[in-house]
Amino acid sequence: MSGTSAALTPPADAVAPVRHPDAPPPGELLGAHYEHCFGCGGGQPHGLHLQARAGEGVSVTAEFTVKPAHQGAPGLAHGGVLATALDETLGSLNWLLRTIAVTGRLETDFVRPVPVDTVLHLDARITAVHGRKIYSTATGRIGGPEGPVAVRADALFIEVKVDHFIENGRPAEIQAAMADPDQVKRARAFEVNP
Ligand SMILES: CCCCCCCCCCCC(=O)SCCNC(=O)CCNC(=O)[C@H](O)C(C)(C)COP(=O)(O)OP(=O)(O)OC[C@H]1O[C@@H](n2cnc3c(N)ncnc32)[C@H](O)[C@@H]1OP(=O)(O)O
Repeated sequence: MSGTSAALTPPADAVAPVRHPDAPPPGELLGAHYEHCFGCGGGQPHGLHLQARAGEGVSVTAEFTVKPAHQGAPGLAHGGVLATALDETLGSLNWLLRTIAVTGRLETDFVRPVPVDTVLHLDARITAVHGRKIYSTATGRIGGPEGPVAVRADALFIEVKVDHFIENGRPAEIQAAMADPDQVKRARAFEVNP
């Protein structure tokens, strides 16, 4: 049983996504957007350590190895962890548009159980853009990049300004992030390429 709600169906006047001219070329790793991100940051010991790689068009791929710390049922990945892997992979797509966006809605189908030590092969793409709304879709396959689908998701990301994080984040982390030259570089890149 699966389906996509009306909120995740792009309206008739939505447009195709346009890859930013400065987007990383296909095959290049995007890198973590934040060192302490649970999805992609290297500074989170139990994080997912997802490394998204630019694909053709406005698409990315990523691999996530399910670790014992990610269990829900004995020996199986927790569904929320799998949803996080999908969310993070989908979120990384916005870097190809050079748009800052946050997840507004994420709908996930869990199709097959995913055992510990399994590599989940993630593949995501933006399907349409309508104003601040970015529509995207992703699959996670097991047994190889062409293996059976274990999870899939459709999402709606909403474009925000850098102020979204500055106004809502905890001051200690905001100040540390702003002091990090890499983070500042990325924020500036967004600001000069709105
Ligand atoms: C420096 C680098 C950092 C880079 C940082 C990258 C981080 C990536 C991390 C992975 C991704 C995440 O987990 S992000 C974290 C999880 N997400 C969040 O925390 C978001 C929390 N929610 C919010 O802050 C807010 O609700 C927003 C920003 C999403 C929307 O608020 P808003 O800006 O006031 O906009 P609003 O008018 O409400 O909505 C705009 C349009 O979107 C539609 N819309 C809004 N939400 C929904 C929804 N859930 N389902 C359907 N439609 C929705 C509205 O109907 C409207 O359509 P119309 O009337 O225009 O037609």
